[in-house]
Amino acid sequence: MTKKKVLLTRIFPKLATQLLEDAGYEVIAWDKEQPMPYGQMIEAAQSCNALFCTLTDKIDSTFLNACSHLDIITQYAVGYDNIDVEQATKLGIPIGYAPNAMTEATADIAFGLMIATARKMFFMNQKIKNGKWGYFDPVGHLGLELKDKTLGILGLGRIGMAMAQRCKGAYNMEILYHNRTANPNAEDQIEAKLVDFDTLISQSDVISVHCALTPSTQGIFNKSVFEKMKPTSLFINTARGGVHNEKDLIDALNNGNIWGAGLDVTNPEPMKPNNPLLTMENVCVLPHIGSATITAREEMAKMAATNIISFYEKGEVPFIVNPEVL
Ligand SMILES: NC(=O)C1=CN([C@@H]2O[C@H](COP(=O)(O)OP(=O)(O)OC[C@H]3O[C@@H](n4cnc5c(N)ncnc54)[C@H](OP(=O)(O)O)[C@@H]3O)[C@@H](O)[C@H]2O)C=CC1
Ligand SMILES: O=CC(=O)O
Repeated sequence: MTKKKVLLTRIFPKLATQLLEDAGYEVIAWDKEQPMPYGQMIEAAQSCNALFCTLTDKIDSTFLNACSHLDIITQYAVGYDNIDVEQATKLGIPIGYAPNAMTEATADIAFGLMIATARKMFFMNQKIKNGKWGYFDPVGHLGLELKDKTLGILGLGRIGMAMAQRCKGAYNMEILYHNRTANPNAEDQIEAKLVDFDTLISQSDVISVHCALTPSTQGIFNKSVFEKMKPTSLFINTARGGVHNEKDLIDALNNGNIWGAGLDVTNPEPMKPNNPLLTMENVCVLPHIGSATITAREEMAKMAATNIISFYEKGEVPFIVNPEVL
């Protein structure tokens, strides 16, 4: 019997290839550090049965129509805003993903960025590297304290909850959140309060973004929103760069509408090295490393590979975005 072929679009953890090969699949893997070019991805997918991809791959309707023969697509990530799920569903292609594998890892980055921004850590480190560490300054380098402050979460799901738990436990923060549906578990466990979006942005000392990027969250943090935030507030985004408008964020920081920003995600990615955010005192930027721990990446590989194996062996996709296709 001929082996089913799986196209891997990036260099993924070896565990993914190992699991697939052990289960009898042939793996066709892109072996360069940069993402596989779109045209080459379509071409290579023609001779494959399944696709193992990630957030840097544009799986839009053109791709899907050109690759409608694919039996399954599995995403090595929890966010899947790079995939046109509606079109995949129309074509009957199941979309697997990897929820929860990186919840703790990403919450650590959000929590770390919050503290780093409050204390200008990245900028201060850069000062040392630039030979600008003068004497101990009795009145300079002042940051903010976080104890007893109010945390506002946009998107209190898996990662938002893990961030809220850290902030509650470490700093006794009051937790406000805005979701489309209530999260009773968070209300019980950490006394989180569901509020409308305007209350969230105007009453929080720290806003942390943890919702998916969708048409309704695209650019939601814009000029008028930053203007309603506290001048002493921090804006933390570890979700997707498209949720904030970068020019409006820069203006808000320059105008003093908000105090600082910590970003693990930008728009576009990668951020250009001459981006003004990189030289601002109260800004900390990381290159989308939320899920970058050994544990999280191995688990993501395992979940994404299991989606394919389980689909062919049992007709089930354990972690699926569009279950209606099965
Ligand atoms: N920086 C990184 O490396 C990583 C980034 N991410 C990003 O984090 C996101 C969240 O992941 P995860 O916590 O696992 O996802 P979840 O689905 O568990 O949580 C997302 C939450 O957002 C809420 N939400 C969705 N749409 C809206 C909206 N329009 N307004 C308000 N709330 C909304 C949802 O609640 P409701 O449906 O009730 O509105 C839900 O509670 C991912 O989609 C991904 O983009 C994830 C992993 C790593
Ligand atoms: O950004 C990472 C993800 O898993 O989504």
